[in-house]
Amino acid sequence: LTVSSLKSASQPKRFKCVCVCVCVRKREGIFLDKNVYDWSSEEEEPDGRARPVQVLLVKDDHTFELDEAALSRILLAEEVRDREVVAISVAGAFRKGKSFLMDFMLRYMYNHASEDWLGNADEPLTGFSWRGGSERETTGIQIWSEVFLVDKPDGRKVAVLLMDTQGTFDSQSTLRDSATVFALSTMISSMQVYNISQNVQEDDLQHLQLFTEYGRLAMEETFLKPFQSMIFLVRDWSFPYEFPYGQEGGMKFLEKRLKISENQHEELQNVRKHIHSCFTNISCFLMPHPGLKVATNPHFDGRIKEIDGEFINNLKVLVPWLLSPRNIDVKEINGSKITCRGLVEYFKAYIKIYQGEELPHPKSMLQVKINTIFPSVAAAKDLYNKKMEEVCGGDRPFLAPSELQARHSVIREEALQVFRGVKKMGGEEFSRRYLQQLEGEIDEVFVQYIKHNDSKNIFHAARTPATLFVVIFVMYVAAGITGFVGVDIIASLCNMILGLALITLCTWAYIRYSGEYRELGAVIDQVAGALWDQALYKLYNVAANHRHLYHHAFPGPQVEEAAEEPDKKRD
Ligand SMILES: Nc1nc2c(ncn2[C@@H]2O[C@H](COP(=O)(O)OP(=O)(O)OP(=O)(O)O)[C@@H](O)[C@H]2O)c(=O)[nH]1
Ligand SMILES: [Mg+2]
Repeated sequence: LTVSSLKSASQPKRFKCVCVCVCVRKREGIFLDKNVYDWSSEEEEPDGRARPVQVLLVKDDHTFELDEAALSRILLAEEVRDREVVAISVAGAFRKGKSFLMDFMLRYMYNHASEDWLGNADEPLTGFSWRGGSERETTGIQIWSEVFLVDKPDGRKVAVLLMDTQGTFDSQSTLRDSATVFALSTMISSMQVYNISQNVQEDDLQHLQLFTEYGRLAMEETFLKPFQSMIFLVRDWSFPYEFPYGQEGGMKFLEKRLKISENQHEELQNVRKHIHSCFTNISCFLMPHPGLKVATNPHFDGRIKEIDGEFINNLKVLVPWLLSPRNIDVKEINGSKITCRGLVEYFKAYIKIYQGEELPHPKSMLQVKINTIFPSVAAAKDLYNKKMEEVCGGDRPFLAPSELQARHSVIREEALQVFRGVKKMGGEEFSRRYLQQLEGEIDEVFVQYIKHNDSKNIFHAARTPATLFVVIFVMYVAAGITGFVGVDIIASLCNMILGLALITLCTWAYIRYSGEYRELGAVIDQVAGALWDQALYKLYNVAANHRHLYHHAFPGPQVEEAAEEPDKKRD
């Protein structure tokens, strides 16, 4: 048996086993293991060949179903279940060569031992199903039934899982379908290859933001970045004179694309900040066009000899760069490494969230505002108003200001909780702006409630006439005394103030009665209020001084003072 005769993934497993034992195992890094999985039923897998297995189904009614049995069969096989897992996935728009690329990855995994892992130039490309044409091919999420065991340079043996996904934005899928598949594959994988065509456009970044946000909603909040490696793979790159093909050119290009600068529009900044906040590693690779035969010939079956040399040269760099034992990342969730067994559990938990009604529909950001932000703001304000009405509404009696303040604080927090409690797309930063706005609006409404409550205070209502009466009385007495003493000038000044206060009082009474000239009424209230406050303040000071003098003169009631001391300390 020669290595090349065993390269195809479609070869029976029996032969692969021989290959593994005889020639592959001795070589560095990757090797295949025939017992990596154990088919529980021969009927399900009659010839025992490795193949793509549909683990996530998107049904006709746009619901999702996880094939737990298939997933468990692959990931809970004895050899792999307790191994740390490396999950590599390819996602992106439909018909852009994702499955095609995956099959080269499979070749690498199967033939890593050979010098030329790309194999025979005449060999058709098999593995995950790929084809030409304009209609979508892959649906849901498929994983390769064979999990590869790889020795990392540090001696750890890890399990490598390859995942192919349904392309986004095909004509049969809703936005929710696309978002769910993309989000799930990003959450499950440790390395997500974002397959995009020709350039990194702003809409590619916006979609990435939308999908990762949709993923983040379903995950527990953590201080760590929720996802691991994101590799932007730009296919058909046609500007090598600006940025050369490969990883270095890609990194420089991506750096430029994801740069955040002060004078950028807020929307552009937000997308970039979001992407940086989601992934621990972001990299990029620029791939050349594979040639017209690949893109347009309906009979092309993946033979290397029909693919452009430039593409093949870069493929030889790309695939080892992604999959070499040194470069693969073990899946981590919340900072801890995940085994195949753990991955099954996470897969089950995540899919349950997407099957439920808990998550909002992933809409465009504008619709998000309309559908989730605005209703939750309205609900929060409604709750605040309703509860405050119960506390100090029109038919409620006057409430002590301190009590009002305390009740407001509690109800305000409850209202903000209503806003925070609704799951929203767009991220923390996006909704924080609306939260601040809501806080401001609630505080403004509270000022109105304070005024309303104050107006119910009988002393508050009588403050203006009382002040004016006091002024009139004081001036009357002062005018009388100064006139009697003979200081006529002061007497007439007092009389003038008295007259003025009298006119003001009449005007105020008229305004209150008729409801006209309310602005003037407000000025009179303000002046009278200020006078009242001043007088009260003075009165308080006098009283305080008097109290001091009183205690000074009669030191007897010190018991009272002593009793007050601990209170003061506590304050
Ligand atoms: N232009 C171009 N075409 C490619 C490239 N790689 C593969 N193709 C062709 O693109 C077509 C679609 O390939 P698939 O691998 O089935 O694409 P896919 O993204 O998996 O498509 P879906 O499963 O429908 O999402 C095939 O005809 C491939 O020959 C590439 O780098 N550039
Ligand atoms: Mg495909």
